[in-house]
Amino acid sequence: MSPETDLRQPDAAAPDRAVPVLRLRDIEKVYQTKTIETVALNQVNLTVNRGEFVSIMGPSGCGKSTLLSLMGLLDEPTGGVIEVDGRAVTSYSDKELAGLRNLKIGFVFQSYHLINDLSVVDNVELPLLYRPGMGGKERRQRALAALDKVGLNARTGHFPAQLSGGQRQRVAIARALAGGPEIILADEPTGNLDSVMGEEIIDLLLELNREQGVTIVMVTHDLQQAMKTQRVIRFFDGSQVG
Ligand SMILES: Nc1ncnc2c1ncn2[C@@H]1O[C@H](COP(=O)(O)OP(=O)(O)OP(=O)(O)O)[C@@H](O)[C@H]1O
Repeated sequence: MSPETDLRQPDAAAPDRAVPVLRLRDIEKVYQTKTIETVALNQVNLTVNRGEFVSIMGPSGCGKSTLLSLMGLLDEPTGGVIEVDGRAVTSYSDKELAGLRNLKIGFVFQSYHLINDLSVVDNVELPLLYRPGMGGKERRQRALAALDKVGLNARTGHFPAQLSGGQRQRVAIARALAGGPEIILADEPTGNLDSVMGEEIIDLLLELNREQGVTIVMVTHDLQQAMKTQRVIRFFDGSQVG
């Protein structure tokens, strides 16, 4: 593989497991509506180190998706501090948060979130449109390299509707990978898939973690899947219980 198509971070080949990439300190998230206040997360302290593959488990409503959206800088906590690469992001503007997110974090969702009117390769290129200074040629090269990594180089011109669920999730993973993220946040990535396709997706994530050094945080309801990862963090009622 040529250096131009190598999507890894420069130091991803030798991940140092003691280096925190994401740290949540005393995190609290309260959702306030007119009539009801919901404490979704309460005093959460959690560190994810570079190169780790961590699973988040817990019953419905315990705060897993809220946690992932805070880790992904998609939402702000009502209390506490989030650090990315040792730097608190508390004072960052929305624009700075968006820039950091685009550079460092790839997202994979249960329902893929692909755009049906765009081809596979155009879907994968999409987040790269927001990369300052990245030209069309590099975007295409990165998208094709990411699709190659997930085993979809024969499907680049297809549209999402022409793919199986497992293939759509592979496209979503390629889209998350194309920007060379340090972290992939996956919210129930196999939730819409049968067990065979689900296992293929987990194996792909495990391979990306092992061979590319991508740090992964995955929400899952599946204990067997979670047990394949390096660490399982359990939540109950907004707090970490193990
Ligand atoms: N935008 C919101 N406004 C108000 N309450 C919310 C909002 N989002 C989540 N909540 C509440 O916060 C709590 C945690 O929700 P969250 O979606 O994080 O749980 P979860 O563990 O991901 O659940 P599931 O496994 O069912 O997806 C729930 O009580 C939920 O109702």
